[in-house]
Amino acid sequence: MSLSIMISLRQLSRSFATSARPVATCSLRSRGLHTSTVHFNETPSTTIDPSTIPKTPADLEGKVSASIIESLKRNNFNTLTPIQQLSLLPLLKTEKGMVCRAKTGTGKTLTFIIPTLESAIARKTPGVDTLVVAPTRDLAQQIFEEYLKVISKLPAKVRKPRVALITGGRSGRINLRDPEAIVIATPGRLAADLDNRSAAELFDSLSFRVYDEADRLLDIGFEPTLDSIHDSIMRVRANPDKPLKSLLFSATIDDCMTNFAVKHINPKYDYINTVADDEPNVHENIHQILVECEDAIDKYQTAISYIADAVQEEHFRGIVFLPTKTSVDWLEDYLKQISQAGIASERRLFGHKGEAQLLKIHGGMTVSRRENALRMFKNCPKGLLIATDVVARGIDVKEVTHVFQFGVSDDPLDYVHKVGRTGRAGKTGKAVTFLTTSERPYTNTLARRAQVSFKEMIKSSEIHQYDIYKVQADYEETKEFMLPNFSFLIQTCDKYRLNLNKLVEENMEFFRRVTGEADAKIRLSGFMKGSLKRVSRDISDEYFVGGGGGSAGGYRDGGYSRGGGYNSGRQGSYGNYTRSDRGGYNNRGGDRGYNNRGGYNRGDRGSGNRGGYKKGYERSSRNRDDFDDLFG
Ligand SMILES: Nc1ncnc2c1ncn2[C@@H]1O[C@H](COP(=O)(O)OP(=O)(O)OP(=O)(O)O)[C@@H](O)[C@H]1O
Repeated sequence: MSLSIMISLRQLSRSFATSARPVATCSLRSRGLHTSTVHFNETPSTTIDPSTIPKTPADLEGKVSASIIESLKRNNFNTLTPIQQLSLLPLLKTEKGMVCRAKTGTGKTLTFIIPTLESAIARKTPGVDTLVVAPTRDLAQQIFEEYLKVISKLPAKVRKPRVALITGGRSGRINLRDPEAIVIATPGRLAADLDNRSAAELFDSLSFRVYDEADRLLDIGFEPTLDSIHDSIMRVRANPDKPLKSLLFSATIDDCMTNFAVKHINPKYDYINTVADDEPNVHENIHQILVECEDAIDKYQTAISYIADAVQEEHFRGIVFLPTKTSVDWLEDYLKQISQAGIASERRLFGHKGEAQLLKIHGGMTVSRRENALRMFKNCPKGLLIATDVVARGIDVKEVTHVFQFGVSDDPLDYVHKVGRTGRAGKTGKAVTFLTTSERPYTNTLARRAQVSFKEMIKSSEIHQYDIYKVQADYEETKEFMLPNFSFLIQTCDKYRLNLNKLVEENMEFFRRVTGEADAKIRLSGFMKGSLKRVSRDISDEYFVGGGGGSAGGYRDGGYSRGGGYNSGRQGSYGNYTRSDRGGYNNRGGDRGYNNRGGYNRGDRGSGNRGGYKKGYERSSRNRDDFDDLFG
């Protein structure tokens, strides 16, 4: 039987600085994996001597090469974070790999960079030594830069390992003649490259394989791709008996990850967990605020008013998370109009000298546009980034002061990662979530699944409101935001026991209010018609044409009042109708819709692997919107 060692890490993890004495006592506990434990299966021991835990890079002397210690110092990493203190020595010694869990913003990336770089520097033969797999292109790019940061500060006499970045949307390849020692990749692109036997052979003596945001990799349906990568690597392995060390990192762990670790490491894998079972998953440096709004009309007005005031504070860098690409596009345009109309300030809120940059990022943008947006967000003195889940995980931007969430997240653990974009590296930050009365049951799931408790609850009436609805949003663009938003809401209704009728009603009332079309109806087609079948006939008749409730022939959208194109004047009614039919309901450009990107197939794959059509489908729905481009 393996033993696990329970360590009280609360004090240690409370602050990023490590002056606190990390380990007071170690007591033996035989609990499951979801505890604050260091779980060493191969070297069972009942005590850890706190004096053996390294607290600064200098304490790693003799265990890590002097050149790496020098680089850490040059990078001003003067103390080690709790996860680094606890896991660096085990990671340097591990023979098969391990799982490491620590809260957001606590330095997990450097935790795997140090041992893998050590291995790459020590390597005598050509070939890839470490493979790091990340779920998004943006995160892969960030990890790449973090490696370069450490490598570039190695003393001149050291042979510097080279690093390759292999993701979709980029032309870079591993150098077949002289392979880079470290490869950072997203799964789809890597799997495609490994189909080429000579590329696969570069991995024949791989030492480390790192899965960053491991639970996310699985959550978005990458498991079959990861299995195929595994098979390609194992097929060419020069010494099949030599274990390949797999390191799994995340701030959150779910059962899928546990099963994956069993398969990809070993059934008795070691596990370092710095978050106790009963401890909130969110870092304590994050001040969580819940703003209680009446309905969607109130929510958007309150949230935009709150943001408008926050933007005008002296120090501001905020991220707004929204569930779909079209909602991101919509909010960006709407905020631009609000800024231009001078609704919340005489000066423009965005774009003018001294004011904030307004930026957006989502999976429908090209790699270079995404890189650009993130770079600008990192470098501007003040900025607001509107984003989908593509930057929910791992993305490290210094001094994000606010994270805003309009409504619920697809998964309660996503909430933890999103708020984790602030309150990083010892800094504090605010995470503000705006929920309508119908969305409120979501907080019960947050509390149960992630021990989330809001430090502050504010009623929307307590927030200074600007009359945002003086600005009318573009009808077509708002409609394109609404439909995928409904798809998203349908999924969340089941998960969080929300009332679909109320959600549809309040969102359609918002649609009417913000477009200024008091009796607008949306024409449903194909997929949406089926999805909204569960909506009551009354609601359906009130808001939809050709909807689930069986309304015959509506008159608004696609009907006479839009037929003349008086509002958008773009293509007349038939044009509107075909556009949404042909282009996929969640897209503006017509050819980026879910039908065209193979997202549905992925849903099939996901479902086959994740136990049941429903789960796979639900999860893949998000993929369709956001993660399609990773598979290229
Ligand atoms: N020992 C250290 N001293 C000072 N800063 C550090 C140290 N280790 C890491 N950092 C910095 O802390 C920040 C957060 O680190 P990192 O992005 O690795 O967090 P993380 O734990 O992976 O978070 P997430 O779960 O959100 O991915 C980065 O800016 C990183 O450079």
